Amino acid sequence: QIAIGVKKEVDFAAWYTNVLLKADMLDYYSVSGCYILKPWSYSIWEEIQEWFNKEIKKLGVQNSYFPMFVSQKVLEREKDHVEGFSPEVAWVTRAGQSDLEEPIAIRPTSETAMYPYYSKWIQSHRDLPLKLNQWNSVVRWEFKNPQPFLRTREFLWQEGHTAFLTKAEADAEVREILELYRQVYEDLLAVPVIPGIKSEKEKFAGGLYTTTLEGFIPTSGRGIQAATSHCLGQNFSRPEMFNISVEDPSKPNEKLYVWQNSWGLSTRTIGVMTMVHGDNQGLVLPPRVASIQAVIVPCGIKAGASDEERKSINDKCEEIAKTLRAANVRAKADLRDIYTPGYKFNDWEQKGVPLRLEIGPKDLEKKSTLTVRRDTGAKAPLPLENIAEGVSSLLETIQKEMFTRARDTYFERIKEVSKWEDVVPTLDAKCVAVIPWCEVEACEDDIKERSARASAPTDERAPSAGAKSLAIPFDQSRWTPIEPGKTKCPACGQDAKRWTMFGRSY
Ligand SMILES: O=C1CCCN[C@@H]1CCCn1cnc2ccccc2c1=O
Repeated sequence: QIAIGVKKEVDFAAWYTNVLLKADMLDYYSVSGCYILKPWSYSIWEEIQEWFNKEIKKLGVQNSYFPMFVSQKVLEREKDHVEGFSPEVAWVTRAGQSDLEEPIAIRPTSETAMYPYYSKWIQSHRDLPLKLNQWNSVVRWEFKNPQPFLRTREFLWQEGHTAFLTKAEADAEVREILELYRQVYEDLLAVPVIPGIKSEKEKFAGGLYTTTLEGFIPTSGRGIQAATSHCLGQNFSRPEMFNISVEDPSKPNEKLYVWQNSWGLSTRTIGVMTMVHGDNQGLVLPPRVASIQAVIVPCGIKAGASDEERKSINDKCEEIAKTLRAANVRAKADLRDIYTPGYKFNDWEQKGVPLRLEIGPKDLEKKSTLTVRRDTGAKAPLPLENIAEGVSSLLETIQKEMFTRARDTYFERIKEVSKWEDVVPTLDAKCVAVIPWCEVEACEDDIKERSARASAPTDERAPSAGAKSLAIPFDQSRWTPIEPGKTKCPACGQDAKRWTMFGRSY
């Protein structure tokens, strides 16, 4: 039976929420646009936190905590940086029965909460580099259709905010962090991403440049911004902004405004993983982040079986679980006697547990178990001898093959396009068009407008239909080399600079 009640390729939005509910990852909440993260999804965020936290501490980043409240005058310090975002800012205007003198913003991001204190704390070049990170939640009161994990009014993330003496140090860290984000996606979540730089139109307006990891959701054919690492340049440290300066060690009596970065990764990670790997049986978890990697299910116990036979099989299941746990495999024996094996199979498949081990009377005799992979459904007997080794290597194989399949799909959907008339058909075929692009901002506006008009109206819940630039991949070697002065931008005919991914996106 279709466990999820609707097929992924038939109604993607309904499939997605059903998968999350049937896997018990979240529950709806009484405030719209907000969701409860239940242990089954929160444990994935914890795995990501644990790994990323260890890595940034190796880079000398320290965790800290700033208040969630930002005063209006500080938040709106620089009009242009906030103006695009101000409709999303949530404000506290009352406490109890009395109105507040001044409305207080709830942080949508923490630059304006933190940087007045960076200015206070950074007085000498010896105070640099300053590298602080926060694990917190932020609020952005979006009005577009909320989607669990992908677009919610409050979400969990980490936000790193660093300050350096030189641009070179800032440039280097931007890429170091982006590389860690790539590992979170590709090594932990088995989700392929393409690192690149954002166009001038798509970058964080308050920054100097934005580097990004571009993910891809094959079912909808849309790109998704998976993580960002911005170089802010001196935009936030200059005198009119937060005035964060030191005496230039190489030019005494001259002020040097610090070079800053800010970088963020959120619980959007969980939504992307669910969409990329999930199938019509429900969630499919990459072993690396699964809180239960292997579930052992007693089978073949006939209704009339003797108590000792039932007990011997249950004991064997528990013993196997213990052996696996001793070898750092997160294993659980499902000995609930109120459910049939078939019910348990479906239950754990919906929760995306990567591996099932079936143990019946015959298995006991043969001292073997039947393994069933969640990602491919493949079944294979495994001797109980050295079971921990066999299970561990099978889990590694699952992790690798989940990534390889997702990466092959992603790359199949990236189409090299050199003629304008092929752009919209490529998007309508749920693909990303990578074009030799001129990088002129007006051309980007034009592409968005022309591609929105030309495309078939997609279902009303889907975000905008126009094509936007997703990223300029750092690795240009996958496509035909652009010949300066010869290769032309298919949209405007001007000289092409770099291959750029265009597509519809979340
Ligand atoms: O991406 C990141 C990574 C983490 C730190 N912040 C940067 C930039 C955030 C850009 N942004 C995004 N939404 C906003 C919403 C309201 C007000 C301000 C903003 C805002 O500045």
